[in-house]
Amino acid sequence: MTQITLESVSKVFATARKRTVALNETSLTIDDCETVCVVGPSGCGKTTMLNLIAGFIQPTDGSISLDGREVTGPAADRAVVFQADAVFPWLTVADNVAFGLRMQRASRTERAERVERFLDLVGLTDFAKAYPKELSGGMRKRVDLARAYASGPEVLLLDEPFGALDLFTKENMWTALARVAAAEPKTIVFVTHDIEEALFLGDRVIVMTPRPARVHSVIEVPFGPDRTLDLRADPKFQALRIDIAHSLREVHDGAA
Ligand SMILES: Nc1ncnc2c1ncn2[C@@H]1O[C@H](COP(=O)(O)OP(=O)(O)OP(=O)(O)O)[C@@H](O)[C@H]1O
Repeated sequence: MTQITLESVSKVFATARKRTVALNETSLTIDDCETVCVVGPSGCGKTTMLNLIAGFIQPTDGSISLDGREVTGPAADRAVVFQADAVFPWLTVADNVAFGLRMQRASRTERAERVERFLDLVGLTDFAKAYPKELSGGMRKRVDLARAYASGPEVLLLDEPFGALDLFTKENMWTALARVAAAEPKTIVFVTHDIEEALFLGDRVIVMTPRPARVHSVIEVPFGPDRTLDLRADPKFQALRIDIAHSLREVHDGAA
């Protein structure tokens, strides 16, 4: 149960040859158990923002806090899912999902319970003993998701997790994530290039400006928690999709 606060956060990457301002005085509050989807032009600083919240890198200026506790590095209260699979090929599906729990020295019973629960939620119960090489790309993504949830973080950070999947598999992942998120609410920050994905999964969609990124606009998504893929045919969904596409076009053209 965690609120994320970014207060005037800037990030500058400086090398001997180049200085890149990736994030510029960005302020944002993400409420407890809210899903915020972040869209913006390529290279604007979305991953940088996620890495800052994860604690993988430190802000140059400003601060990031979780319920008032300043983020100073990575910790078990935040789990990250990337586009690339992070499954360990030498572990079974069940052992992959149990990995974080094992690191936390959870008891055998707790591990078994949580692995069973999350494999069920992502629809992989029958594959508990399989190895990753026996799975499709979408199934490996389900393992990533189950593992992230099973370790019990307060915050889930997802960086284009479904970006490499085909449309059909991606849509299945949306419903899988929505199912897990409903069963175990978390504060979620989801970076994507896909406007429909952002609208289907988000409570709010944040449109970032081109680099250096700032918040350009915030779109409240007016749909309830029980979303089905049919929602995409809803005129309100389509109107919002067009609004966000316009905002992205605007920021893109503004930068050109
Ligand atoms: N470690 C680093 N060192 C130097 N520059 C970096 C580093 N990480 C990111 N950058 C630069 O910061 C800027 C923002 O990168 P970032 O990956 O956050 O963008 P993004 O919005 O996630 O891009 P995309 O949508 O294409 O994934 C880019 O210009 C990138 O080259």
